[in-house]
Amino acid sequence: MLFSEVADVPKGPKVVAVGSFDGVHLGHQYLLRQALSEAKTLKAPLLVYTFDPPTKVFTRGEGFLMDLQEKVEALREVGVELILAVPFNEEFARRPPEAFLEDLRALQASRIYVGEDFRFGQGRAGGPEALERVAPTRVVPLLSLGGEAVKSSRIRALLREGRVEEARHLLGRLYGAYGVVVEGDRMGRRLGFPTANLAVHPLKVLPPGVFAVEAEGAFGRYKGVANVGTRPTLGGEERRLEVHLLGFAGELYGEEVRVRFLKRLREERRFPSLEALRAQIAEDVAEARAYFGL
Ligand SMILES: Cc1cc2nc3c(=O)[nH]c(=O)nc-3n(C[C@H](O)[C@H](O)[C@H](O)COP(=O)(O)O)c2cc1C
Ligand SMILES: Nc1ncnc2c1ncn2[C@@H]1O[C@H](COP(=O)(O)OP(=O)(O)O)[C@@H](O)[C@H]1O
Repeated sequence: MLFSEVADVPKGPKVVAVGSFDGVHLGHQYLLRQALSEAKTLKAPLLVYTFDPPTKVFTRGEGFLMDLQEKVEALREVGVELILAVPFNEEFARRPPEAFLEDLRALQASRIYVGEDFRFGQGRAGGPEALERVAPTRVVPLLSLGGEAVKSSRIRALLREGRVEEARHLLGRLYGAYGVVVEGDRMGRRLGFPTANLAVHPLKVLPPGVFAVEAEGAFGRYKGVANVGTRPTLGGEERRLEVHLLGFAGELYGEEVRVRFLKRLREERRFPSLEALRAQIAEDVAEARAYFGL
C-alpha cells in the first residue's frame, strides 16, 4: 500500500525506515533486510517513509535513478508492503526537525532505521540523536563494495559516464528506464532501423551511448539496441532514448516501453553521412546479436 500523507497510514506500532532510497540499491536493500527482520521479530509491519522526488533531486537539481512508480516496484521486490512517499517540495524542506519527529510519533514508530548519512529537517539540522527521542534508532553503516560506499550519487556518476554494468553491480539489478513511444523524425525506417523514441522524464538519469538492451511492454519482450544521445549526425539537440527491437515489426506509438541496459557497445558519434551511420548501426546490431547469442 502506498500513501502520501502521514494521516492515511494505518494505525499501530511499526518499524519505520526513513530515506530517499533512490535506486533501491544494494546498500538500501541491506538496510531494508535488517529492518524487515526486526519487524518480523516484533510482529509489526515495516513502513518505508520516503520522499518524492528524492531530497537531492529537489535541493540540488540532480537527476533521479527512479521515479516513484519505479521505486515502489523495487521496494515491493525487496518485500516492503507499506510505503509513505511524501511530496518533497519547498514547504517540506523548510519544516523544522521537530515536525519530522512529530510525523514519526504519529506513525507510532517503535523502531527507526536510517542510513549512516541520514539528516533531516531544515538545514539538515536533525540526526539520529533526535530520532532516539521518538524510538530506539538503528543507524545502519553504509555498505561498501570495491572499497567505496554504495550510494545513489556514486551510481548516478557511473551512469552519467555510461557505465551500466558497474551500476548494475551496485544496484543489484539492471538499470532501466521507461516511457511512452512518441513520434520522431521518421528517419529510422529510412535508415533500415526503425527506433521507438521514448518520452522519458527530463530528470531521469540516462547513460549516454549505444547499448544492448531488453525491452518490454504490452507488445511482449524483445532484445534490442538503444541509443541515448542527441543524434549529432542528424543535427539533433535534445537528449533522446531510442530503441530498435530485434525481430519486431509493427506499430509502437503510444505504447509504454521499459528498457533495461545490459551492455554498453560504444559512444554516440557524429558520422560523415547517413550511409556511414547506417553501416555502424548494422554493426551494433550484429554485436548485440552476438552478445545475446542470437
Ligand atoms: C543502435 C543505434 C545507434 C545509434 N548511433 C548513433 C550515433 O552514433 N550517432 C548518431 O548521430 N545517431 C545514432 N543513432 C540514432 C539514429 O540517428 C536514429 O535512430 C535515427 O535518426 C532515427 O531517428 P527517428 O527515430 O527520429 O526517425 C543510433 C541509433 C541506434 C538505434
Ligand atoms: N523493430 C522495431 N523497433 C522499434 N520500432 C519499430 C520496429 N518496427 C516498427 N517500429 C515502429 O516504427 C517506429 C519508428 O520508426 P521511425 O522511422 O524511427 O519513426 P520515428 O521517427 O517516428 O520514431 C516505432 O515507433 C514503432 O512504432
